[in-house]
Amino acid sequence: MDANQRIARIAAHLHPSNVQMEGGSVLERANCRAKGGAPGFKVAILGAAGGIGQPLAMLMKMNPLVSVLHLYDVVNAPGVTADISHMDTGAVVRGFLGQPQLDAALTGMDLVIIPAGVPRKPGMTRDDLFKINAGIVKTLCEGIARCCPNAIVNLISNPVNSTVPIAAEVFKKAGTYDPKRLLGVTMLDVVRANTFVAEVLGLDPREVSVPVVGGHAGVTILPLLSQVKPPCSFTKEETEYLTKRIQDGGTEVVQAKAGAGSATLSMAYAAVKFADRCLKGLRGDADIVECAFIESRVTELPFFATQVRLGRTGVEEIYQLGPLNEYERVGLEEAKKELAGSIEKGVSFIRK
Ligand SMILES: NC(=O)c1ccc[n+]([C@@H]2O[C@H](COP(=O)([O-])OP(=O)(O)OC[C@H]3O[C@@H](n4cnc5c(N)ncnc54)[C@H](O)[C@@H]3O)[C@@H](O)[C@H]2O)c1
Ligand SMILES: O=C(O)C[C@H](O)C(=O)O
Repeated sequence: MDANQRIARIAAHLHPSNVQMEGGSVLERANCRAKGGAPGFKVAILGAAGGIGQPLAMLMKMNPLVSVLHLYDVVNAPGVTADISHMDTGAVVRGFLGQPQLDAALTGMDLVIIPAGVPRKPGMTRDDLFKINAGIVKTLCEGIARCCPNAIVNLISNPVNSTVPIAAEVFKKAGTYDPKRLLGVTMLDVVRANTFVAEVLGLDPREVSVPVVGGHAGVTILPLLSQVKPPCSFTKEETEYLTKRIQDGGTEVVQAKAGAGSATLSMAYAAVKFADRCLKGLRGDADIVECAFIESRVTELPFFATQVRLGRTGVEEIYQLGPLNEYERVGLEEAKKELAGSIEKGVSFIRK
């Protein structure tokens, strides 16, 4: 082949319509020497071309526990896939575009992370996203039930307090529901709580651990400041400031972005931190404890976020709330009132 033919061949491969959803190179994938099944987990990201999805895909590609990374979206999946696939890390990346490719994206996955859906603009509550995101989550979870019913699901799409019950109902309807495998991601609340508490205490946030329970919206986000590690105490003013700042962390970002969306980078960081813990649990590591919004009997509500122990089968132990102070007891009652309605809204969206 002469130089011109080689250039023409390369150009043909670089034409957008030819972007290899499974990589993109001069050689066809079929002509490459096979790497052989690398050990590791297969992870799908649904909504991979979005504000969270892109940095999340990048960070998951860097995770040594991941051997295969499937990137699914209804737009721009080929571009994001081509881009991420050039990173010289172990995971093999494949892209999937649009509903007809959903099943292929999901088949064989161990972990599915869902950041698909619309984000808030200033003045909106997370519940205002229900109308659009409920249907998106329903469709994606129907795909999971069909194609990877044993996968662990990390649900990020808002309103989490309703989308997790929606997912549970979809899985129940399909006969695949395992509450141990469905986790609403509240890790960003914990990440924020660790950061803000560390600021007040003058510590490195990596040394601070704050349990955040309840749910993921406004007053349902309940940081347990009496249980911070390392043990410490706060004044009334500090407690009120920290609780409000943690509860309003999402709104703080929405307002700062002024119409350009909500938290994406800190969320991708939190999602990867959480997904990594889920994968370590699946691998059989001991003592993997994180907060998540899950089916629970810790309160009278059917779903509640608390600390859970993650293992080979997903959520293997759900921890009780532990001793609460008076401020937290009042907060808990407020949180439960709002959560009850959000959970019911999600359940009846599928049952209606
Ligand atoms: N749980 C949390 O702590 C947390 C934190 C931040 C954001 N969120 C939520 O995450 C969601 C995504 O936020 P974002 O900033 O990435 O939004 P975004 O609009 O930037 O990205 C969303 C992506 O989802 C895709 N999408 C839409 N419908 C889809 C479908 N049917 N199937 C697959 N993909 C689909 C879009 O094409 C887009 O690429 C929002 O609902 C937001 O509120 C949750
Ligand atoms: O606030 C939002 O709408 C996004 C997310 O839930 C967050 O907490 O940042």
